[in-house]
Amino acid sequence: MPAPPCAVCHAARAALRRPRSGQALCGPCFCAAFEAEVLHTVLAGSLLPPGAVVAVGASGGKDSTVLAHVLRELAPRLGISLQLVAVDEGIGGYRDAALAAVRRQAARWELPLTVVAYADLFGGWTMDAVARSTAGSGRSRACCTFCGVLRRRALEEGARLVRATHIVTGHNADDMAETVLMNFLRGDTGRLARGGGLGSPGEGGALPRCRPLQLASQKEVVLYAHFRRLDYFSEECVYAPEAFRAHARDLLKSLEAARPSVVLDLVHSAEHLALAPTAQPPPPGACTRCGALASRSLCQACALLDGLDRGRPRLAIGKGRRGLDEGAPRARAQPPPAAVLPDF
Ligand SMILES: Nc1ncnc2c1ncn2[C@@H]1O[C@H](COP(=O)(O)OP(=O)(O)OP(=O)(O)O)[C@@H](O)[C@H]1O
Repeated sequence: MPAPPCAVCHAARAALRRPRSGQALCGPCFCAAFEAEVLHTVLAGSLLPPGAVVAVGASGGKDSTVLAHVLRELAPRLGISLQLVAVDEGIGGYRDAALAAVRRQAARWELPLTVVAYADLFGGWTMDAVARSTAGSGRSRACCTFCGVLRRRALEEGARLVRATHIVTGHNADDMAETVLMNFLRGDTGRLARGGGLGSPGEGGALPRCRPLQLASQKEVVLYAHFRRLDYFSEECVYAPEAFRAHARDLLKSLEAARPSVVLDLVHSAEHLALAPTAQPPPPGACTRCGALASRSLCQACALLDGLDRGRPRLAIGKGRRGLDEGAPRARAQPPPAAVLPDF
């Protein structure tokens, strides 16, 4: 049976059905609709004001590739300028190839690119070194948590280097729903409280961050990349299979089969979640070491690096940070407190 005509232009044959609405569209009309929806997200949420210098977290993967491409299309209408900022986490056999994709994008789209490396920013620590230092202890499963904390800091540093006023990342609706699900499963009320909305306004001197693709489904991101013929890097990080996120992703897929709206429902439920006062995280202050936003005496990145330097990475994040906040270094022989490192 021939494909139906495109529901928008009625001229071309439809090339896809939109996963959520079932609308049959041709490739160009789908791409135009996708871009219009991202524009609406940005304008409705006042995410990127005219004049903003926007640092795009560019990983070379599909999401940030699509984000950079869409924002480049929308930049004249939004009155913003773009800078690509890529973080080299020091993951052998993975990040080099991804960075090559980012370099090709920057050249093709004539966008300035800045690369910042963990090794330069964090006293020589690379993700491979972190993984080695935590291997054999069961803590290597937490690589994604370690990496997420350091990457957030690195992206902030890179954005400041290029004098950006805003940071954007390519998280899509599926990424956000997985995060909400993981936070629920871990009972992490602090993160649930922070997880809603399309971004953070930039408290405590941090640059405002947002996720313009947060309402776009992963399937549509892939379709957009396909119809715009975008060149991106599609391999999974070598440490990702160990992460808890992989379980959340599987669970979400089964839930989606039973209830197709579950991804957006989860994203919206996090936006509207009201926490009891006792469940709310402590008010943010400044890290005593680097001055960044922190809810304890050390920010997450400094706590993590401190733990790694002392050979006690387990103390670094989350429920096991009590010792660090007391300030006094512990003897290595002391047994670590029973703490669980959540991963992103
Ligand atoms: N190495 C990096 N350098 C710069 N930004 C990054 C890097 N890694 C991730 N990001 C930013 O964080 C977002 C989420 O990354 P993550 O790896 O969690 O998800 P993803 O769905 O695989 O994203 P992508 O497809 O863009 O790689 C990315 O879209 C990108 O904007």
